[in-house]
Amino acid sequence: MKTALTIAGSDSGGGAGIQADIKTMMANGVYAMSAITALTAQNTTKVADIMEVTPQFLAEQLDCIFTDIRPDAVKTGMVASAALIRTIAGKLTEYQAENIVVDPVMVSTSRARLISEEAIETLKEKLFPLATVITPNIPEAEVLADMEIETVQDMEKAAEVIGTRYGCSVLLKGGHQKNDASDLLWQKDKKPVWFHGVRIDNPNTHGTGCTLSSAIASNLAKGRDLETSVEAAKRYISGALAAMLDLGAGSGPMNHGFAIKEEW
Ligand SMILES: Nc1ncnc2c1ncn2[C@@H]1O[C@H](COP(=O)(O)OP(=O)(O)O)[C@@H](O)[C@H]1O
Ligand SMILES: Cc1ncc(COP(=O)(O)OP(=O)(O)O)c(N)n1
Repeated sequence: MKTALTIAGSDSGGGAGIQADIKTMMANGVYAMSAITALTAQNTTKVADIMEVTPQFLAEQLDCIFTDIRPDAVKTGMVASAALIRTIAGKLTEYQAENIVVDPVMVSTSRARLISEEAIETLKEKLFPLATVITPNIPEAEVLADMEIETVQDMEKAAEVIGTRYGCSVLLKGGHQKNDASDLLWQKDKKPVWFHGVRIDNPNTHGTGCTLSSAIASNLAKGRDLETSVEAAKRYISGALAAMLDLGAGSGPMNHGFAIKEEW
């Protein structure tokens, strides 16, 4: 069986973070492992508190994982501090990890800040160069490209700026667009590829970014190329959103149980 690792924060509400990642990896037919960067006291309306693990404890989790069951793919999510990012980059390099999807999580749907300014710089410097692909949403891409993104043309420009500046492939997610929900894959020396998605009229989008990046990692773990992995992941997230689960008082989680099953 193929294996995938999520390095991310725990969401006590179960909609995003480690919990969304594990549900997604299971539904996509890979064995899921986790290294936790922080605990969040969180629900569909707020992030009430955050407790980070120490860099030493994160390193111990990664040592235990990589010296026993080697992951075929790795996804990183919420990593709030520069010290933790340096630890992750060091361990991924030491163990020569492959198929790395970096989701540069900055702010939650409930508008809580999930990363420090200093840590954004460390992400760019240490983690992006190791990534098979990074998956910013539009607000994150605006920070990374230093530009405003309003139109489809802006998305194309921003993806190119980010990919060229940080030397990595970029999937710029369009969930925050006004009309459709189409994502753009930029890869060096290749024609950019659009993954078109109709906007599903569902206010419950908590954890969509975590879910998409974990689905991409699951498909990479199964040996698919990046483009095919993104295509399958887009199908998965669309299925999970279209299942119209409605839980909690805020922006609720998606239904992983109803999402299409990929073959193992
Ligand atoms: N209402 C929606 N309908 C269809 N797809 C959506 C919707 N909202 C988000 N998505 C998709 O979910 C994925 C995550 O995108 P996005 O919401 O932009 O990321 P994040 O959760 O990091 O803010 C993307 O594939 C995006 O196109
Ligand atoms: C612990 C934790 N990690 C990540 C997020 C943000 O989730 P994401 O899927 O990137 O974004 P939203 O769709 O929830 O905006 C989180 N809230 N908690």
